[in-house]
Amino acid sequence: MVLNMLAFPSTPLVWMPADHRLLGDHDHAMPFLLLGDKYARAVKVGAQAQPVMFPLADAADVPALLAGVDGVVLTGSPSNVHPRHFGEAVADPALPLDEARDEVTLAVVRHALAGGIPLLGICRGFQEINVALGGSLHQAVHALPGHLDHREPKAAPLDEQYGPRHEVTLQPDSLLYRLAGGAPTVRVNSLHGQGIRRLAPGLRAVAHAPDGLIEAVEFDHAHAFALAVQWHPEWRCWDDPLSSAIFRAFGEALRQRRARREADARAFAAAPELP
Ligand SMILES: N[C@@H](CCC(=O)NCCCC(=O)O)C(=O)O
Repeated sequence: MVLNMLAFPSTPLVWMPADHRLLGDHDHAMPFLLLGDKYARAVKVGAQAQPVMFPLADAADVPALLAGVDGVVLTGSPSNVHPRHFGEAVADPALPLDEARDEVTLAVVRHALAGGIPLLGICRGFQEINVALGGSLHQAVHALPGHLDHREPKAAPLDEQYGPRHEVTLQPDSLLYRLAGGAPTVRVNSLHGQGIRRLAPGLRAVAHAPDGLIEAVEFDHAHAFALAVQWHPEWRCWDDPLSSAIFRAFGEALRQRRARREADARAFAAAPELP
């Protein structure tokens, strides 16, 4: 009984990946494992769940670690997915990469979707889901003829960087459309240089920017909540109706999985021991 209580704390657990970054001055930079406050806060407040991290996990650890959580949020990050994962060389060596994160998150996507574990992808996380399932990315959307510059004004205050930047058109038969209360379009923020080029098999584009760029995807054969967006609903999610609805729906999916995990553990504990 004590073990059960420990294994099932009252709030669902959400795995959030670590970013690998060097921090400190030039002579004393040290490796750190990081999670952005705004992502953790959105999970805590918007989904009523507890963020957890598994620092230094590798791809082989993923199935066992997923068995102990109720969902996954793949966060945004300044770093890019290494283009070797979609058969390309790095176009701009000045941009940051995080191959240690790629190793874990690409495995997490495949196992989470196969196992019906609720999955929410945001910005880099959205791109990771597409790459993990066999899609590819534009490495510089702003360099494509006829496309918007989707990058944030880096010198502006944060409120402006995360302010609404362009419209997206929603696919009427999608979860996202329902979460938006049936609105055909919504305005979203935009803080990315890369974007989906070839959509992975099994994913469905459910939102598009005015330049045609895919802005949200759902999984065709989802056994649970599976949504990813190129924008940032985590930014003060409690102030925006669609962002709140996304995290609330994710939270409901987490509680359903948690109830199932708990029932399975009780059934296992009640089963007679084999002679
Ligand atoms: N580097 C990729 C992904 C963009 C992204 O996730 N941005 C987030 C910035 C920081 C944050 O808010 O967490 C790209 O440029 O497309």
